[in-house]
Order: sequence, then C-alpha cells, then structure tokens
Amino acid sequence: MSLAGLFNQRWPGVALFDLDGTLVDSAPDLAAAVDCTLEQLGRKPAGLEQVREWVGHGSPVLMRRALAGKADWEPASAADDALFDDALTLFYNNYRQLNGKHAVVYPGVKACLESLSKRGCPMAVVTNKPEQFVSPLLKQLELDHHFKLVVGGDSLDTRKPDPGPLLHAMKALNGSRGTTVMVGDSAADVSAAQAAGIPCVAVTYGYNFGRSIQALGADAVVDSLSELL
Ligand SMILES: O=C(O)COP(=O)(O)O
Ligand SMILES: [Mg+2]
Repeated sequence: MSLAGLFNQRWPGVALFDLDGTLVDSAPDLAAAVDCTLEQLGRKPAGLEQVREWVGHGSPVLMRRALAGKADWEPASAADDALFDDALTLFYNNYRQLNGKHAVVYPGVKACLESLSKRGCPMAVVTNKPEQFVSPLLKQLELDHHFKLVVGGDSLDTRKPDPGPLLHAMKALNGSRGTTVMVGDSAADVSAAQAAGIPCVAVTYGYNFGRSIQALGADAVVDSLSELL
C-alpha cells in the first residue's frame, strides 16, 4: 500500500505512535539511567550505543539485558531475580530524575502531529515505556496536547509485539482496522501492527535493536514523519 493510500484517502482516521525511537530520541536518558544503576550495583557502564540497541521491549527487559550484558538474556535463577528486582527499582528511581534531560523530538515530528491534529485525527501513543514516565516526557517536550490516550508498557496485561495495546487504543479512539495506522521504529511495532491487522509505517531513524527496519514488511518506510504529510 502506498503512503498516499494510507494517509490521504482515509483521513481523518486514527493514528497510533510509538514513542522511543519514533517521536523522541530518549536513548541518552535511558542510557544514563541504566549506567547509573549499573554503577550503583558495582558494575561497568554499558554506554549509549549499547543501550540504544536494548530499548524497545520495555524497562524490565532493558534491565534484564543490562544485567546480562547482552540482548538475549537467559531465564534467571532466584538470585538473579532478586538482583533484577533491585536493579529495576534503582533504574526507575534514576530514570525518574533523568527522564527528559537529554531527550529531543525528532525532526518532522511536530509538523506531522500538528497537521494531523488540525485534520481532526485522533491520536494515541502506544509505547512499551512504563506509563508513569510517558506523560511527563510528552509534557516537557510539548507534545502531550496532541494525544487523546497514552498506553504504556505496563498499562495492560500485554505489551508490543502483542497486538493488544494497539487494538485497545484503536477501540478507545473509535477507530477501525480500515482507518487506523501504527507508526513505529522497531520490529515490536511492525509485528504488533501485523498481528492486529492494521497497516504500519516504519521510520528508518529509530532504534530497532540495532538492525535495519527495511526487511520487516512494514506497509511504508519513511526517513521522516514529514513524509506522511
Ligand atoms: O522499551 C521502551 O521502553 C520503549 O519503547 P517504545 O519504543 O515502545 O516507545
Ligand atoms: Mg520504539
């Protein structure tokens, strides 16, 4: 399907946006919070380049990866679970202080959201970031007024790549599969949209676990959200 097919004939439809790596480059804050946590635990910092590749499945998975030092962490022992609980508590405390410190809105995002808002398109953020961190970040970056709904990684029983959060947001905004589009930066977004049966636009500038987004089968791939206009 072409971008024109997705975004012109069907407007105003419902637009669902991923947050980290799509609307906002938040990896510097996440990396700072991860590294602060690792140092508190007497471990070596992971660094921004590494942490960026670990973002996208939510903070608990991010911390599991940080403790394991790799993306595909193994199922843990009871001792590992205790360390993980500790690490996640420290991480949340650190990220609460750092959230929004270095984060920036990607080029093209504001123009896209403003144009969609003017057209009366209902929009939601559907992210795996824990809900408590989402609204403060959107507010600080002056994006919050565009969104009728925020679905965080812990808002429901499931998170992306499960289709549940997307379907929940679509229904809450009175959308249908024929009129809803998901916009994201990672395999979690594309898989969730495919499982939900709604089209997906993927951005090339995001995180996607350090891999190219091109081969995932998104309906459209763009270098900037301004291409949607
Ligand atoms: O893993 C995260 O915390 C960020 O997730 P998002 O890309 O779904 O916004
Ligand atoms: Mg993302």
